[in-house]
Amino acid sequence: MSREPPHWPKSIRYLSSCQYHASLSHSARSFLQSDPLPQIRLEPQKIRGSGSKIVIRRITDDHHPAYGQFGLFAGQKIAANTFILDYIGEIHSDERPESDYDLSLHRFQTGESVGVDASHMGNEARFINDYRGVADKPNAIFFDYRIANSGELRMGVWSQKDIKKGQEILVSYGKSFWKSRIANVNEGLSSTSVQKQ
Ligand SMILES: C[S@@+](CC[C@H](N)C(=O)[O-])C[C@H]1O[C@@H](n2cnc3c(N)ncnc32)[C@H](O)[C@@H]1O
Repeated sequence: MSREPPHWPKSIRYLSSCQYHASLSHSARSFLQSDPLPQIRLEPQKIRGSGSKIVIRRITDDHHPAYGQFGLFAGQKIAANTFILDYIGEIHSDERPESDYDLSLHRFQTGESVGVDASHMGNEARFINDYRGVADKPNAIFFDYRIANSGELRMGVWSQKDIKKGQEILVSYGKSFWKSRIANVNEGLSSTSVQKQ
């Protein structure tokens, strides 16, 4: 069983690998779990060092737009272009416009659209905030890749520049996340998927 990190909410299931939801078609699931082009597989290097690479923290700065919520911070210096962690959650193809933790993973030509939703289960990556209102630019990016050996399609988080120990890890959710969030609030819903860049 996976060990929950400090500050992990009791209501959320902590996962160390993605769960596949029944909404996925058989063909989608086999495409996601094994790769037709094995030469593009990656084995992300784990950061070496004494401290933990990432830390979940409550945001106590009242100028931060997500004040009172949680964010993900660097527990040690993270060099530019480093794999930080995978975005883990429930891989699904049903519509989840109400989720604030749903990241688009793949869109098939058939129209089937696959997301990774960490609203009810996931890992530390679900706490990564958007850079808007916090910093001039994001310092990390969502980027999909195929893991070595199994060939499973995963959504990774990678640093785009050096991140100092204690700095918040921030990505861009994409303009569409915020546009549709405003539109959905007007229509009585909360948000739509975070887009990978
Ligand atoms: C994937 S969650 C990020 C983790 C969240 N802060 C938490 O504690 O669970 C996305 C939500 O975080 C908040 N958020 C993230 N970045 C933000 C920003 N730059 N400005 C305002 N709210 C933000 C919004 O409520 C958004 O719907």
